[in-house]
Amino acid sequence: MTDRSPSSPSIARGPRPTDRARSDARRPSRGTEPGPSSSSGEPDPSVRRDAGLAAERVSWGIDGRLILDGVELAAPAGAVTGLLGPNGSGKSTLLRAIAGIRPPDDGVVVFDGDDLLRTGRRARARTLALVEQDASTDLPITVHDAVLLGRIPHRALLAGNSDADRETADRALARAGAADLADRQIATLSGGERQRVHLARALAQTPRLLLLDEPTNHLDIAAQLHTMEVLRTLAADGVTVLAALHDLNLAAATCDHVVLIAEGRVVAAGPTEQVLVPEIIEPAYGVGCDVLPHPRTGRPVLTFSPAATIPVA
Ligand SMILES: Nc1ncnc2c1ncn2[C@@H]1O[C@H](COP(=O)(O)OP(=O)(O)OP(=O)(O)O)[C@@H](O)[C@H]1O
Repeated sequence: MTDRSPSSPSIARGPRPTDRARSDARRPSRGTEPGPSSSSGEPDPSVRRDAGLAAERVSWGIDGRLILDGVELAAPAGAVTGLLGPNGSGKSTLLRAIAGIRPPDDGVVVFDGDDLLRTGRRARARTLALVEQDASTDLPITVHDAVLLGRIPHRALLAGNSDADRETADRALARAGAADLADRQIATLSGGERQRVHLARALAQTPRLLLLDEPTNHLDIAAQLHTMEVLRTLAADGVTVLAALHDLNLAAATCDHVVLIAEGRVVAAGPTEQVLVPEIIEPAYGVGCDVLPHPRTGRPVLTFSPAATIPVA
């Protein structure tokens, strides 16, 4: 597996404003200078713009509130990168910004050397797929037809589905563990079943960049592990995978790298075992944290406790 990440985590420190006027966030418009710098302002020489994903100085605000504040993020090709952070830290907003669904007010998103935000919608849809959190599934169509929607960016305008499109959809359904749902009406599915179908739709899109927002939050443990294994297989095939995750132990077990954000800024990024350490996790989440090696794999296992002792009455 290709590893182009920093060998040690970059950690941003120091106070920062949380509610800054949107206009204050305005920085020079998308530049062409090479390579992003880290959130602490230090250049990150390991970040490559020609392979994988690099977000540079990405900012987005609304109602005078800065939600993303100059995010610098790298997700190497051929790896699974976990996007971590507490509730409301900006993970979904960042994924939508990268996908161009909610374009940032400022910053650049580069994928395999191309400026994604300046790429046309159709070409972008051939490049990347986004699996959104709790995406709506009220369409009166079958699961198979819903997954076939993932082929639209690859078809000629006004062309119907080809046999190859149907085969791609079948393979995507099987890979996502949803083949048995193919003939079901999508609106009748359970939360976990829908989540697998959304993954299948994204796989049918055959993206080179796969963005996922909490892809396991409705899944039982076996399905969670299956989904993460699918992501690892895709990465091994060269796909760049960036997944927002709440389960730090799932991230610890399966991600090559993690990026931790808080209040719209990257606070730490690097190899998973170097970021998922108590001195980084405790202040970010406001909890006590212990990290042990997994008895079989040696990967980190995290346990948590309330930050402050609750006084006994
Ligand atoms: N359209 C909007 N209008 C106002 N506030 C918004 C909007 N979109 C996002 N926000 C705010 O931006 C912040 C970041 O939201 P976001 O959904 O990106 O966080 P998140 O890290 O994905 O959270 P969670 O882990 O709870 O899913 C939140 O405080 C949210 O309320």
